[in-house]
This record gives sequence, C-alpha cells and structure tokens, in this order.
Amino acid sequence: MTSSYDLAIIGGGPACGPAARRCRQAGWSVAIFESGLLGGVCPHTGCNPKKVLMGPAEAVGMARHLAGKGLTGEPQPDWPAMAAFTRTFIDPVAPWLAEDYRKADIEVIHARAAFTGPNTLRAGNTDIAAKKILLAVGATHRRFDFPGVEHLATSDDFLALQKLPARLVFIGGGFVAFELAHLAAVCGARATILTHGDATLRRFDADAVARLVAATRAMGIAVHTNAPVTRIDKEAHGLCLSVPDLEIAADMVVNAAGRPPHIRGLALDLANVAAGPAGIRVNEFLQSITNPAVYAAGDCLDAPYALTPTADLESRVAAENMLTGNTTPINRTGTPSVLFTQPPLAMAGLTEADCQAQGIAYTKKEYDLSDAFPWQRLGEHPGYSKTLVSPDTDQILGAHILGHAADEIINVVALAMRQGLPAKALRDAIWAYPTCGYYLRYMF
Ligand SMILES: Cc1cc2nc3c(=O)[nH]c(=O)nc-3n(C[C@H](O)[C@H](O)[C@H](O)COP(=O)(O)OP(=O)(O)OC[C@H]3O[C@@H](n4cnc5c(N)ncnc54)[C@H](O)[C@@H]3O)c2cc1C
Ligand SMILES: NC(=O)c1ccc[n+]([C@@H]2O[C@H](COP(=O)([O-])OP(=O)(O)OC[C@H]3O[C@@H](n4cnc5c(N)ncnc54)[C@H](O)[C@@H]3O)[C@@H](O)[C@H]2O)c1
Repeated sequence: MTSSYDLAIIGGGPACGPAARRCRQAGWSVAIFESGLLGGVCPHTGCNPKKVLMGPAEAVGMARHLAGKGLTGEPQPDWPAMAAFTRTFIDPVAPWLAEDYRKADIEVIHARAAFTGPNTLRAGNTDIAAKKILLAVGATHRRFDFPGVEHLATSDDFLALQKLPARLVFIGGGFVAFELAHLAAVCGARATILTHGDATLRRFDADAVARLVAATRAMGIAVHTNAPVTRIDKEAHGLCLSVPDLEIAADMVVNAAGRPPHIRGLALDLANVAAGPAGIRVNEFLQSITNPAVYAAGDCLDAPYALTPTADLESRVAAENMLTGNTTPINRTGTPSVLFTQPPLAMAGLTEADCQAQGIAYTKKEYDLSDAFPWQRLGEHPGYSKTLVSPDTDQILGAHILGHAADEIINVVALAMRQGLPAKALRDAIWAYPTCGYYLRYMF
C-alpha cells in the first residue's frame, strides 16, 4: 500500500520543525520520517548537552580568573553530577516533540527513509508518495580508514560520558575539537588537539584565532597542526596514537574532523537529486537544482553554515517556497557564529581574509578588551575585537570578538548587519553601563 502526503520530511531535527508546522498550518498533510530521536543532534548530542556541561566549567574558569581578587578556594567540577543534570534536559525533548506533532496532526514515522523515485520514498515496509519532499537529514561523523579506526569515539560518546577520562585527544581543529577540549581541560582532563592541516578554526579571523590558540595552550591543552593520525593501537594502559614524529597516549580519542552531509543510503540517484561532498545542491529557494519536487534545509545542504539557527531559517524559507512557488530567496546576512571556548570567540560577516580575497575595501579597527573595565573586573585574558566596516557606506562587513560575553554581544552586531544598520548606529547607541555591550561603541 502507498501512503500519500503533500509533504514528506526526511529527518526530524531543527531543519524539520518550522517547515512541518508551517505547511500543516496551510492545510497540507505532512509526514516526518525520523530514524533516530525527534529533535535531531542539537538537543540530544550537540548544542544543548554541550552547553549544560559547560555551565559548571564556566564557573570554574571564572573562579580561576578571580583567584587572589577576592575569591579563595576553587569549585570542583563533579562530572557524574554534570552528566545527570544534562540528561534532565535531553530526556524530555523527543517525547515532547512527539506530542506536539501529534496535536498538530503531523504524522511521525519512526523509520529510515530513502528515495525510490523522484516523488516516492520507502521507509521500512511502507511506500510513500509526496508532492514535495524536504531533505533535513543533517550531517554525520567523518569516516576514517587508518588502522585502529575502531578505537575512535564520536562527540556523541564524549557528551554521554558518565566519567571524564584522564587523557583525551581530539582529531580535528574546528568547532567540536576546541569546544570539547576546553570543556575537558577545565574539568581536569589532559586534552590534545590534532589537526591534519596547517591551521585551526579556519572560518574565524586569523588574528583572533592566534590569541585563542595561545590561550588554549596556556590552559594546558596541546595543539598540534600538520599532525594527521596514521594509526591507533590499543595497549595495556590505553590507546596509543601515531602521528608523524609523535606518539600520544590517550584514554579516549574523539573524531572531531568535520561533519559531512548524512546522504549515504538515501538513493538520491533514484530521485535525480544532485549532491556533492558538501551536501545537497539547491538554488536560492532551497530547491534541488535537479528535482523541483525536492527542497533541502539544515546541515545536509551545500551551504556556508551548519548551525541550529541557520537550519531553522532554511526550514522556514523552504516551507515558504514550497507553499508559494519560490518567492523567498534565502538571506543569511548577519548570521552569527560562536565558538563556546573559554573565552568564547564570536563572529558575524566577513573575515579580513575574505575581504582581501574578494577585493572589498574595508576600514579595520582592533580593540584590546582585556584593557577594558568589564573584562578587567573579571580578571580575564585575553580579550580582543576586530571590526571591518566599509569606508564608503559605513556598512558593517564583519565583526570578530574574543572575550567574556562575546557570545551575547555578537547578537547585537548580527542584528545590525541583518537590518542594514551602519556602524554609526552602534557608535551612537545608548548602552547600559558597565556592560560588555557598552564597549561596542569603541569596537566600531
Ligand atoms: C557536538 C556538537 C555541538 C554543536 N553545537 C552547536 C551550537 O552550539 N550551536 C549551533 O548553532 N549548532 C551547533 N551544532 C550544530 C547543530 O547541532 C546542527 O547544525 C543542527 O542540529 C542541524 O540540524 P538539522 O536538522 O539539519 O540536522 P540534525 O540535527 O542532524 O537532524 C537530522 C535528523 O535526521 C535524521 N535522519 C538522517 N537520515 C535519515 C533518514 N534517511 N531517514 C530518517 N531520518 C533520518 C537523523 O536521525 C537526525 O535526527 C553542534 C553540533 C555538534 C555535533
Ligand atoms: N558552537 C557552534 O555553533 C558549533 C559547535 C560544534 C559544531 N558546530 C557545527 O558543526 C560542524 C561540525 O563541527 P566540526 O568541529 O566537526 O567541524 P569543523 O568543520 O568545524 O572542523 C573540522 C576540523 O577537522 C579538520 N580535519 C578534517 N579532516 C581531518 C583529518 N583527516 N584529520 C585531522 N583533522 C581533520 C579540519 O581541518 C577542521 O579543522 C561545524 O562546522 C559547525 O557548523 C557548531
């Protein structure tokens, strides 16, 4: 028997919900296919568990900065209790979403789906026909094939740990490696970051990254570039990683080497859906460039960001375009990215290297936050900002902030960029004093 829907969504994460609800509200019949947990990575194995674990780690970090400045003694992270607290956030998500979709009369089918034709899917033993199909399958862990690959753990394994191992190695020099290494190190583990290339955190501004890497090393985290892992051996007292000219002992090795789109097994060829290593290829309306019945949103897209807020935005835009026939091009202007390290590194817009590569004229302003009151009172080092503004129009081209509260301040800059406000708007605003945001007037 074939079930028919107006919209079938493959994947029940952040890229699914807004489109499912919007299309159902418009009167469409909607089915969601989810092979794992409703809610996807963000609430189960991504943003949320990571941030809950970081709460105590942030308190420990702040206490260390304030030692000798009025605070004595150091709070001790209690990992098993942190893990138990984290579960209180994770466990309710999937049941809550199931109930919410049930109330909205959106069908949820707990099965892995794959294409059988341009408008048809199979999930388990069920055949499905849909007028439109939204691909929201997300991304997955990179595959390695070196000897000993079976000893590799994932970020999911790390975030589910009941006890923190003493020696952790992270393969990769991006978001996951830096955030989890900082978390582990503050909680008492010896952490090492190994990346195969000659630089880390490539999406961020190089000057801000240099300061963060220095701060990372000062915390006792080893950071090795040009260090591809060639094998992992299990030995009597743990694991031994081999990289050229170096052997490293570890209790856990985490694969943090990027997240390719989760498109294996979808049989995209049967639906004539074009995709490359970076993901599903779509036009500005998020419609497949080769199959007009198929749209895509979230981490499975070949797109500049793979974040929860961009998955949400893309889901809303895809829904609008499916309902109205391609009226709303995607606009990602003013997307903030935050690396939740200690301190956090936040950015929006272009880096200086982007401006140079694209031949865009810019006025650069650098500011030492560690010399400014809100950061000094917390005893925090380092602190840095770099802003890039058009000398002709005063438009904000990019902002890069490293320091306490950078993760919140960047939202204001991102809002200004999205609304097309000039840098003067930030210089002229009346900011509450003494907040970190007050110093935006000096950063621009
Ligand atoms: C450790 C970590 C920390 C992160 N921290 C942050 C952060 O702080 N801030 C931020 O903005 N982003 C963060 N992210 C990224 C964020 O989690 C993702 O961008 C977001 O979850 C993407 O949503 P999505 O719906 O595209 O994909 P996902 O959340 O991956 O959801 C896809 C869903 O599709 C299902 N699925 C896949 N294939 C099929 C199939 N064939 N049939 C049925 N179901 C299928 C999967 O089971 C999954 O539930 C983090 C990611 C990780 C890994
Ligand atoms: N705070 C946040 O918003 C947040 C946090 C975590 C993840 N994320 C999202 O999830 C995505 C995935 O994160 P990620 O850290 O896995 O990916 P990433 O793309 O940020 O970093 C991957 C890193 O792995 C390195 N690498 C690639 N192949 C390698 C190899 N063979 N050996 C060693 N290193 C290798 C890359 O050079 C890069 O440094 C991010 O791009 C981001 O969009 C966001």
